[in-house]
Amino acid sequence: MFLVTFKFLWEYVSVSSLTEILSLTSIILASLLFIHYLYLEIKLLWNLPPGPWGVPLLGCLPWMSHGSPNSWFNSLAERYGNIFSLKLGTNLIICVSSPKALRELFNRLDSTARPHTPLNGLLGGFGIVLSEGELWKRQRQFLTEKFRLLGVKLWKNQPFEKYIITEVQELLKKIDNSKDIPLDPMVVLGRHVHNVICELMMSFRFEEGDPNFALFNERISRGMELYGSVHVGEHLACYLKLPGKMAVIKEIKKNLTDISKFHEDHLRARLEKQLKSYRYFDEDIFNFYIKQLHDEYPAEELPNLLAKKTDICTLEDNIADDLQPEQNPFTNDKVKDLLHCFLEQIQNEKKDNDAPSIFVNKNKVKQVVQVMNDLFSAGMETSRTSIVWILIMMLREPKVAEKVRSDLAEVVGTGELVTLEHRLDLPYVEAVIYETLRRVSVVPLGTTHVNLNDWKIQGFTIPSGSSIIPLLNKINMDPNYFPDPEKFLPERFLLDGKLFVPDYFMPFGVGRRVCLGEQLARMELFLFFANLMNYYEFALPEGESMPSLEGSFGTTHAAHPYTLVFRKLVA
Ligand code: HEM
Repeated sequence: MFLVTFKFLWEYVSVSSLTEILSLTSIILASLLFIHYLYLEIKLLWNLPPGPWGVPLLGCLPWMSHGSPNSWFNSLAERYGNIFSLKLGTNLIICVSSPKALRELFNRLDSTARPHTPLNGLLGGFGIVLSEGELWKRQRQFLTEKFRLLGVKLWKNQPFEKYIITEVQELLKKIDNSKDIPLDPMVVLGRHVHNVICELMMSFRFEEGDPNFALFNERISRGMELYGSVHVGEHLACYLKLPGKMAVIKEIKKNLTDISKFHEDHLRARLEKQLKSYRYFDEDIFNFYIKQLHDEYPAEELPNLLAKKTDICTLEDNIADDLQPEQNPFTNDKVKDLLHCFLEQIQNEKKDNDAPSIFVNKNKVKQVVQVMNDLFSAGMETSRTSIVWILIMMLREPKVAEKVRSDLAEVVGTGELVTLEHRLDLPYVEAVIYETLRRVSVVPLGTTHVNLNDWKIQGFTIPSGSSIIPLLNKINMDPNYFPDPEKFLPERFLLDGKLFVPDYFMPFGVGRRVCLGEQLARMELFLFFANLMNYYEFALPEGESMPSLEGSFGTTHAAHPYTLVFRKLVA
């Protein structure tokens, strides 16, 4: 057919009319393609959840508020409903404030990707919070299992409880020594909440006055500040190329390296301690791992090292024959902390080559260090901020505080240590914790998920690759779920005298990527809060005004700084 047409054109049509036909055909083809494109776009728009229009390339960025988009998203949800869409830069954003829809979507395995934004890219896909696919799946399984093994459970007499209790007792001592001097809860709590995660990860705690702690803390807060100042770049890559912003990115990278260095030093010390028990401690190989972290190792050195031994695991071959099993750190089954679990895992994988690796061909040291970074960033600020908010609630709601103290007096005895053994007999205390998490929404926008396939929900299409933001704060303040949402009513979380958590309440997220540290956070909140209430009365210093419930919105919703004067209940 094509040949016949061509022969006809060749024989009967002159050259000039041939050119005309060709240009006509290309115009028709281009128009058809354009119409097809428009049709697809319109179809997409028709099936997309409703939402505001944006301008080309920038989308709705020009209308986005400068601080956190939280209240802006909430007002859009009022207008467009509990699933709406908008463009930010070139990213398609879907905001969901229907608990039922969120549960349905986030339970799907194809909901577990994360946005590939320039800032997320700085972490190279390592760790747990921003990793994806097979690496995330295996790390998540591994960490969930090890959290349990280490006794991070809400029941009584679990091994990990004692570490939190140690920090609670240290905190109480510090408050006792403060002698009526007003204390900023955010500051006094800092080292103790931090130490809980340090113990879990590497059996380590910072002592009072340790300059490294101040430095480390400073780096974390600076990191958050820096991220906040360039967050528009998440949606508009060229924004980060602006001269001022490039300097910020450079500082973010330096900051990340400093934080990693802190963990890497611990990894190094632990490795050194463990490997020193081997007869042939190989300094080169050890240094290779450490240098590799910063891509400092000259590539040409690699083959030499590979020819030697490039994996710490292979050092097992060097174990002295006369080493007793209990001296071998990798076969010693007394599990101490996550670092121990990781090193043991690396060793086991080496022994069994066929078993699938939890590291999925990723650099093991980078992965372990990033998991440590992630657990700090995900677990420290959230827990500390929550406790700070609960104390504010106790100032604002004296009747609730009174009931908490009388329950504690009855179940535990005023001035006695509260432990997890008492938890089930103190449902009102836990209800107060939940009501605070609801009223202030510590993580107001959860964490963004990305869908790997097209989804249909409520008759809408959510195209694959969309960034899905759970509007947890909107749900928490929705009167359909929580009547009189402005009021602080712990009773919402009680049913027949027991703690009751409705399935539309999701302060720790929902679905496959639900908070990994939920149990740990609940242990911490209960033990810190209940003990502070059972040992002290506290009040604002004279003349200070009541802290507002409108804090500052970043990844977390943090209270503005305030101070408290503590008075011991039992002398
Ligand atoms: C009151 C305290 C806390 C709150 C309100 C909170 C809340 C959340 C939320 C909303 C998410 C996002 C879930 C999602 O992606 O859908 C999350 C994820 C996460 N949280 Fe928490 N969290 C708290 C404490 C902790 C603690 C103490 C740890 C660990 C030590 C922790 C570790 C994590 C991790 C690792 C993730 C990412 C999980 C993944 O991507 O698979 N969190 N958390």
